[in-house]
This record gives sequence, C-alpha cells and structure tokens, in this order.
Amino acid sequence: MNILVKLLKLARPYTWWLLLALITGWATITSSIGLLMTAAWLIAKAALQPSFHELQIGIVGVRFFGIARGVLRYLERLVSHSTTFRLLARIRVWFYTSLEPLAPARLSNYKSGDLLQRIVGDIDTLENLYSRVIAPPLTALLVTILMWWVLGIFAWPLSLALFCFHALAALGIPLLSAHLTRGMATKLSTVRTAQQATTIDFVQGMAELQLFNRLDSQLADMNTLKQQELDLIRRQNLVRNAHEPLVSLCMSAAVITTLLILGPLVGSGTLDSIWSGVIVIGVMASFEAFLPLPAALEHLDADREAGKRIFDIIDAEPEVATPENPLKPGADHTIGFHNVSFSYPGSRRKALDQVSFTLEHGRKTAIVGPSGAGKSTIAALLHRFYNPTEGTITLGGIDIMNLDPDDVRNHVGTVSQRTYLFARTIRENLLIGNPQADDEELKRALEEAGLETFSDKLDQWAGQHGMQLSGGERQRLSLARALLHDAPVLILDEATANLDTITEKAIMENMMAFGNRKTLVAITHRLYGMEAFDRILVLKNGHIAEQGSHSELMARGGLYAAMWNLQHRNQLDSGS
Ligand SMILES: Nc1ncnc2c1ncn2[C@@H]1O[C@H](COP(=O)(O)OP(=O)(O)OP(=O)(O)O)[C@@H](O)[C@H]1O
Repeated sequence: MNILVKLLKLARPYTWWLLLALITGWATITSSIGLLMTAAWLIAKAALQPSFHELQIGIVGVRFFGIARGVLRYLERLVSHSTTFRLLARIRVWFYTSLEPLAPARLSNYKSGDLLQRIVGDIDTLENLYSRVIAPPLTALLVTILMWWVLGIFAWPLSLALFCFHALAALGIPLLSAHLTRGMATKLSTVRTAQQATTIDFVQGMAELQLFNRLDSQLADMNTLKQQELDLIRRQNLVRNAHEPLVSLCMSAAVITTLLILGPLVGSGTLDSIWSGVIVIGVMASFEAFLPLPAALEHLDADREAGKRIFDIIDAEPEVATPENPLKPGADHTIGFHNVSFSYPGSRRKALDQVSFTLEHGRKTAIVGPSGAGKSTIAALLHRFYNPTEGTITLGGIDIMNLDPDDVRNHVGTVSQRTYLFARTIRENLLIGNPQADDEELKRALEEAGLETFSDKLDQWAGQHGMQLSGGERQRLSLARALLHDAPVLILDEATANLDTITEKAIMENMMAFGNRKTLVAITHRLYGMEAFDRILVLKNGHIAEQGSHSELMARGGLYAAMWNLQHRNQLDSGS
C-alpha cells in the first residue's frame, strides 16, 4: 500500500480536527485577501470624496476582515499544532507497541543508531506531513476556486488568466523545485542515520577507540558525515530560497496580465475604475496561498522516506505471534524439548538439531558444551524470542506456541552475561524485576546474589550501562533483579562468568538452596561445582552428545569427562 495512504490512515481519529485546521487555514487566507480588497476599495472610493454613509460598508469590511484574520490565524495555529502533536504522540505510541513483538529477532539486523533515528528523527519528520504537506495544497485550491469565482463575476478572461498563473505557481514551480531536489531527502536521511550510528559508536566505544588509538579516525568519519549533511542542506536551501522570488515573479506577471485585461474594460466603461484596483490587489493577495507549496513537495519527499523507513520495520512479520486464544499456563512448570531443531533466520546451519530433554520442576540442570554448541539458543527459544523450526517445546505439558509469550517470559527468568542495566539507580534497576518489591525484599535479593554491600546504596546511580559498577557487581545486580522477578524457572546463562571463584561458589550455593522452589538451569562452559546438579546436558554442534549426572558422565569417559579433565588439569597446572 502507498506509504502516504498508510500514514493518512493513522490520522483517521483526527479527521475532524484536521478538517477544522484546513477550514481555519482557508478562512485566514480568505480574510487576508478580503482585508486587502476592501481596503483597496475604501481608499479608491474615498479618493472620490463620497459621503461617509457610502464608505460605511468598506469600513465595516476592513474591521471585520482585520479582526477575523488575526483570530483565525491564532485558531488555525492552535488547532493544527495541537492536532499535529496529538498525532505525533499517537504515531510514537503505535510505533513502540508495534516494535515490541519484533524484538529481538527482527531488530537484530538494525544498528542502534539507525533504530534511534527511525524512532526519534523519522517520526519527528512526520510532524510536517499534515500541516505542511497535506493542508497547503488543499488551502491553495480552496482559495483559488474562490478567487476564480470572484473574478469570473467581473470578466471570465480575468478568471482564465488567474487560473494559468495559479497553475504555474501551484504546479510549475513546485515540480521544478522537486526535480532539483530529487533524492536529497533520502540522502539526507541516510547521512543522518549514519551520523547517529557513528556518534553512538563514538560515545559507547570511546574507551576502545582510545585504547586502539582510533579516536581521530572516528572523529574524522563523523566530520565527513557532518560535511555531507551540510552540503545537502546547502543545496536544499539554494533551491528553497528561490521559491519566494519565483512565486513573486509569477504574481507580477499575473498582475500585469490582469491590468492588460482590465485596461480595455475600464476604457470602455464596462468596469468601474474603482474595481480595477480592488481586483489587482485581490490577485496579488491570492498568491499568499502558493508560497508554502514548493516546500510542501520537499516535505512530501522527506515524509515519504521517513514513512517508508518506519513501515520497513513495522511491516516485518513478528518472529513470534501471540495466539488468538492463548491458553494459561498451569501450576506445573515442567519444561520439555521434544525433537527441537532450530536455525537462526537467514542461516542454513542448525543451531539446534533434534534436541530432546525434560526440565522437571525443582530440578537443577547444567547445560554445558563448547562455544557455539547451541546452549544460549535453548534459552532464546525458552523466552519465545524465536519459534523452533521443528519439534515442540512444552511448559507444563502445553505447547508454548499456544501460550502468550509474555506468560512464558513470566515463567522463565534469565540472568545472562549481557544483561542490560539501565542508567538509573540501583533501586530502579532492581524494581524492574518486581515493581512492587519493598526495601526489605530488595535487600534480601541483593544478599542472595552476594551483593549485600549494596544494601545501603539503593539510591546510588548505576551509570550508563551500569558502568559505575564492576563487571562482577553488574552481574550480581542482574541476578538480584532476576531473583526479585521470582519466575519458577531461572536460567543462569554464564551468569557467574565474571566472578572470582569464591564469589561464584557462594552464589551458586545460594542458587542451589532454592531447593524444590525453582527449576534452575545453568548454562556454562566452566565445569565447576557440577556435582551439585541433578543432571548435566552436554551439547555439541547443536545436539545432545551426552546427559547424566556428573559421576555418570565422568564414568562414561566421553566429551564431558574430556572437558572436565582438561579444565581441571589446567587449573592444577596454573596452581602448581
Ligand atoms: N542471532 C543469531 N543469528 C545467527 N546465528 C546465531 C545467532 N546467535 C547465535 N548464532 C549461531 O548459533 C550457534 C549457537 O549459538 P549459541 O549462542 O547458542 O552458542 P553457545 O553454545 O551459547 O556459545 P557460547 O558458549 O560461546 O555462548 C552459533 O553457531 C552461533 O554463531
């Protein structure tokens, strides 16, 4: 569907407000024309020194149009701006709500700077759509129809001549301007997106850029992009600044032509000479409606591009859909993988291949295996970020495809190595896990996560991405947050990887102490404390190579035993 039509559909709830803005805009310009025409009539008539009574109608007209113009202009601005902002708010909320089901699967191909530009810049661009793209041509059309009709009362050639010059101002100049600026809006949007991306890289990667001595080259890239943006804006302005003089030229030509038509009419006495001045002034004033038209085409280009970029994302089919009548998960939290295979979108390689296992409620399972074996993919499928390509995943015996993804996520909490911390206080970061938690609960969670020293720092700022904390503190804070979330299934995806051995051991003991309350799944390639798990799944190249308890797997002497021996020999070697 055409982008413009799609954008207009979003404005449907505001149709009456937009119509009101259009009518007040038209009435404002009509009042301007009316004011100038009645003033011209009054001056011309007064020169003939008539009685005051004969001037009365002109005086009333000037007063009426003068006041109406001011009041209507104010109303038009009020209505069009408040409608535009309400509409923008609606588009923004619509965009966020449509974005949510796409994360993370459909958004992983976008740079964060690009997404930011679409969320902020592109939606801001749409601010112009209704007030500067849709309304001006309609206002101009209404004004000109009125003017052709008024001039037609005096003489139809006047109407015809004005029609030709209006057409030139309404179509000729904007089309020429659109031709000269074709593609610039797209280029500008591309350059601005690249700018956002490089600026975000610059801010977030400043430490790395400093370490590798790449600050200067990153700054040079940013400068080049800024220069490109300025060049494009300069070229746009060159064309834009020619609009007004060109419309004025058109107006002058229309005035001369009007005078040429009026001359014989006045000479022959067909038309009272007073009206010639009024008509000329009316013709001049009518061109006010055409001044915004070239900019309207330019904005149309930019709005179409912004709309296209927004719909590019929103029109993507969500990877995971909520079923129409989702079932409710029951009290049984057992998770089952039944012959599950999965390939990431765009990849032909199977990240998981015919994987089957059961995570009984209250049991502790470790998923181990070499890097890239598919361990985190199991967590991603359990969070319903993706659907399995083959096989089924069940929660309490129900296929999770029949459950609301939010319900599944409420059942499965995760702490991963990459958990995001918000640039807020420790308390606010914790409350994301459970907004209702009181200070006592927050402190208990911190304690269980081995971060009791933070109990009196709840109002301390965590820094951007939690940068005011050490890597280990960040991980423990994420763990405390997940504990507050209190999901029956807790996945620790390399959650203790940044911790020293003593802290890691203490936390794992805390986690094991959950007893039958929680199902615990620890994803790790560091084989420490494995004896405490009820079962260990060993993953290799996307399939389960072995499973059993630590002692069973050691006795088997397979991949697990080899990995365990290697890691512990290394530890012994480094200890000796
Ligand atoms: N978003 C993605 N898109 C495409 N392929 C992916 C994506 N995430 C992971 N993969 C691929 O899927 C395979 C399994 O990845 P996964 O992250 O599950 O491994 P892992 O066992 O958790 O590894 P590690 O221990 O290094 O974290 C890998 O080959 C990886 O390259």
